[in-house]
Amino acid sequence: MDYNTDFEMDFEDRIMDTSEIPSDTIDSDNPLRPKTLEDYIGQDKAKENLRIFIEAAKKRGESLDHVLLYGPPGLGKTTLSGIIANEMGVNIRITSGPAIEKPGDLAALLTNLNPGDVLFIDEIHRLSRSVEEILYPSMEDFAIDIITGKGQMAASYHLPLPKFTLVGATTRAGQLTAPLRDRFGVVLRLEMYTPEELAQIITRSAGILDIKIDEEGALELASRSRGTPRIANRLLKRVRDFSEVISDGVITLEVAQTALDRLEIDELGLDQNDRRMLEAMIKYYRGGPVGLETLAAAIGEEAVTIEDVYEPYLMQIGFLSRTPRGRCVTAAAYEHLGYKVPANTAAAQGSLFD
Ligand SMILES: Nc1ncnc2c1ncn2[C@@H]1O[C@H](COP(=O)(O)OP(=O)(O)OP(=O)(O)O)[C@@H](O)[C@H]1O
Ligand SMILES: [Mg+2]
Repeated sequence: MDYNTDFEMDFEDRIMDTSEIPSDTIDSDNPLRPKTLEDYIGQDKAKENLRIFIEAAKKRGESLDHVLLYGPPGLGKTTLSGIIANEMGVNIRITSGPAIEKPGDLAALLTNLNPGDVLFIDEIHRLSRSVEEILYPSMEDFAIDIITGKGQMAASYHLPLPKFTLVGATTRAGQLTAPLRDRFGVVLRLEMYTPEELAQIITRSAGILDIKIDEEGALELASRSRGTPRIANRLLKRVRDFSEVISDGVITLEVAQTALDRLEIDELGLDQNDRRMLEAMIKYYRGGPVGLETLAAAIGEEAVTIEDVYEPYLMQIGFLSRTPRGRCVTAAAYEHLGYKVPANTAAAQGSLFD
């Protein structure tokens, strides 16, 4: 199963959603995905390391070591896996943890690879145990042992595999089993992007999509995109609609501000969902600490969505902290939402140390 991204979206979709729309190709229909390291903006540390590993592997005529990419959704893990394959000059096969149901599914994928190919497994933390068990030897020894039949009819086959590169992506490296994590030679963490980097991404995307945007407009969109390219590209397309209707089609600072205000995305990129969560914590739990499951039930959201989608950015901007006893809203978040910080709360205590 392959993925396409945000190129098409419905109006019903949550605009700040970071999830992808599954489809059949990685990017034949997403012109916004950069194809080379050169065009991949930001993530300098990961990029420079990768550049060296790729060059070294190519010089030796070997396949690239297995790579694990981790970080919050929408930061460019899928994009980077495509770039790795492209830079190595090999093919990429794309699948995901939940899509590989049985060991046989993985065996079929592996035996169909050509030497050097990249196998990209998205959401690799969701592989089943039985599948993981045949993944270990294939990563390490490039061979798998398969047992067919039962009892006296049982037979075991030793299948050599081509030397391939596994690229695994996950939003939660902590959930990988240790033996799996240890088999990746290269582990790269993707960071949230700065507004300046996102502005570059937006300007690049605008060029590709033939959207007119000036520097200030791009920076305004960037600073409301939660450090996430997928959101930046999405906001760009939405705001284009406004620019064509309410002005002459150029996204300026003013157009960007008007459009984003109408979309109820505030100056920091928070939307109704973020505000609803923070307000629930403030109103019902005195700003915390509140446990993840309790919070999830209170706002009717999945705990994993809170952890993967809401929290990374709220923690990044210092609005939320995690303590052993639960999540706490910080004084900065109280102020941003227009609440007074009550005395004797976690937020008030935290603010002493700000
Ligand atoms: N460094 C970058 N430079 C330019 N554009 C980028 C960059 N990273 C991501 N993008 C854009 O953002 C979109 C989302 O990226 P991508 O699908 O690779 O995210 P992801 O990290 O795989 O997310 P997920 O974890 O949800 O799978 C892509 O369509 C691409 O256009
Ligand atoms: Mg992806």
